[in-house]
Amino acid sequence: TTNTRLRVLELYSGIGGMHYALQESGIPAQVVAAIDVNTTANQIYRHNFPDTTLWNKTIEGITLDEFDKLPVDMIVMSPPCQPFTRVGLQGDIADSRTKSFLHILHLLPRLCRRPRFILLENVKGFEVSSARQRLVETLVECGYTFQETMISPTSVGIPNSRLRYFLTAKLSTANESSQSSKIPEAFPHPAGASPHQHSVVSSPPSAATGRPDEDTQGGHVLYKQETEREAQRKTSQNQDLSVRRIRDFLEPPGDVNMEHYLLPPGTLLRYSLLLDIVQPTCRRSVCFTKGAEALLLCVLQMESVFAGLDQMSEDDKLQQLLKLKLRYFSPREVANLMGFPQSFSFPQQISTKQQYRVLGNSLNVVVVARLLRLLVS
Ligand SMILES: C[S@@+](CC[C@H](N)C(=O)[O-])C[C@H]1O[C@@H](n2cnc3c(N)ncnc32)[C@H](O)[C@@H]1O
Repeated sequence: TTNTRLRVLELYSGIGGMHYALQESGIPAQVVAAIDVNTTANQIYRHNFPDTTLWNKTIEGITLDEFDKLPVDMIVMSPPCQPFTRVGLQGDIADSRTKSFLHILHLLPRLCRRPRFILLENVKGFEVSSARQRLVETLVECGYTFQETMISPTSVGIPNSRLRYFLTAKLSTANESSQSSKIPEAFPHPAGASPHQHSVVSSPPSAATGRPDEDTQGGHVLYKQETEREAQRKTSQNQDLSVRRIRDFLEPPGDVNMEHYLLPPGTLLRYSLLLDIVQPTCRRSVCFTKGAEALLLCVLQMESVFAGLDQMSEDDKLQQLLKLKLRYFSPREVANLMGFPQSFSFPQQISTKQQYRVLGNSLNVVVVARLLRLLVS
């Protein structure tokens, strides 16, 4: 019945990755409010969750009174990550984009009813920020126990690297804190387990005994500007049989016009040696951020195409590269790799570029669903 469902507040809701993760987790829950200032993301959210209350407002503009009127059992949030990304300027709490997060930390101890559960997602780098330090202090002050982890979707068998920081917190009756000094790259143990029991495993058992794929095995030619070490990492990722193949996440051929996603000649010529190319048989892809940097290759004679490329005229080079039929993942394929259900869609007016951008800002639904189950169990 309705009143036994967890009441959830979704902050920085974007396109609703957290909402989908709640659904995927199977936990009886209801998002009582979602909040975001981005109008594009909000259009997409409304399109997919027309019955959810969505506030198109800044979080720092929401008062204690307004939060108290909601009361919620759980807060899920992915604060803006630019202040913490390694490539960014690392403005941390001095960055104005952290203001809203500090506002939440200010309100939490003052709420008339504190949520029992909190889940926060952020980029790698957050764990060493002062924002994280403030968060932890606030949680301890408010009587929460918490666990922190770094997880990539590869650990749930999805061929996409997206190492992210997660913190799950639970309001405890006893006053024990569960702060661990090292952040494990693994799912936390279900409630009750001591943080000291964490074993630091980043991936499921090695598939070294599995038979490597002939077609991804080749690798004699270092046709790209990559180090031997990178090439080896890619090869070993492709041999990890606990991770599914890229082809399981592709749109069925004929469903969409893939010509739309082919790389234009200029891009091919300029970036051919820097592209991260994967094939349908691969078991890896790079992290999607603002654009979809990961590419897909549809033919297999890659080595022969790339051989001697640097000695060719621009024209010949282009002819060779065009043979590869290199294309970008479509937004739907990116969504598939991020664990979004088939029911997720974009409203007509959202451009392809906007679709990539909002997906790049979102999260892996399957990873968060699993964390939510562990938190609530
Ligand atoms: C990392 S994204 C979160 C994405 C979301 N989890 C999803 O699945 O799409 C951060 C979101 O926070 C929003 N945001 C940033 N600052 C905000 C603020 N001060 N108030 C409300 N929303 C904000 C951005 O518009 C962006 O959609």
